[in-house]
Amino acid sequence: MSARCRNTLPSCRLPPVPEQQARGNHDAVPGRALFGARLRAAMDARGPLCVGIDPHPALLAAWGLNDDAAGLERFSLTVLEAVGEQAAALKPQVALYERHGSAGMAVLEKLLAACTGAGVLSIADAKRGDIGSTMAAYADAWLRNGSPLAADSVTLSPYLGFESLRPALDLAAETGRGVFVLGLTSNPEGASVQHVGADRSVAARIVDSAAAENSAAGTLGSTGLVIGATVGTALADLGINLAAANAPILAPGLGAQGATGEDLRRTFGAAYANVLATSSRDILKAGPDRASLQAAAARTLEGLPRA
Ligand SMILES: O=C(O)c1cc(=O)[nH]c(=O)n1[C@@H]1O[C@H](COP(=O)(O)O)[C@@H](O)[C@H]1O
Repeated sequence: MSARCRNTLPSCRLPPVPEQQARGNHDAVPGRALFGARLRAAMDARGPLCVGIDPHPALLAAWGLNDDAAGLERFSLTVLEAVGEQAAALKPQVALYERHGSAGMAVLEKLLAACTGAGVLSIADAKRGDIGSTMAAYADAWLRNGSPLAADSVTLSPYLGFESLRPALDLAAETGRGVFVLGLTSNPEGASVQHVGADRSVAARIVDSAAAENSAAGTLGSTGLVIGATVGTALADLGINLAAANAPILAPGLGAQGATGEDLRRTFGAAYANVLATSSRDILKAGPDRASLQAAAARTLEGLPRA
């Protein structure tokens, strides 16, 4: 594969990323297509699978790696090297890098640069959300050309109000990147906030706001939504027409949280064509052997019904 990484560990066969790429300048590509169009093309070419890179301490141990930055780097780059050509996107879970402090964040920078080098879209799962002026700094970190942490897209939390995300929405539009805004999350506690609302639920309002952002987009907008694969009948119960949002839908919950490909089809109905199914632990537990990781990703992909 054409992937590039800066890993110097013996198991990584990827060539080094030039220093300029590692700093993030790799992403300043003039005339690059918008994120929604790039994701659509990737899903059409590879299928709708996103592999989550969640280097939990227990997984590091199971892979025979230390719970430190070197272990994190080996884990991350092994996943990229194994499934970087199978997946439409890779989604590193930022919390699991952050818990290693600056050394962990440096590994995340390398991974994001290596994803770009390998030609696979990245989704930084940071779930950021703050008041507008602080949000501008988060946007700068994840979505600005030349930022060391620039990713193709980032997950955002809208619970300070959808409009508080404006700096990120605007910067993503400017730099051809994307966002995934939490709508209906996969965890059971989410309903206590997301299902409430006198005439229209919080989740439905978030979907309406994303739809407005995507109204002028062509095939697929760049303001995505996170809707868990585990939400059952919540979309219908809350009167949400997800297909009308023209949004990429990041759907976590496959495998480790119990959802199946058939659940996805049933849950998303007419919006299923826009669903990017994401699975982390269920695939990662097959490592560190690359062929086993590839087989697990292929099995997951085969379990996803055709749109
Ligand atoms: O934004 C996410 O990706 C996300 C949203 C959500 O509603 N539920 C959810 O599980 N996630 C993330 O998706 C990943 C799920 O991991 P697995 O359960 O191991 O597949 C974790 O990184 C979660 O933080």
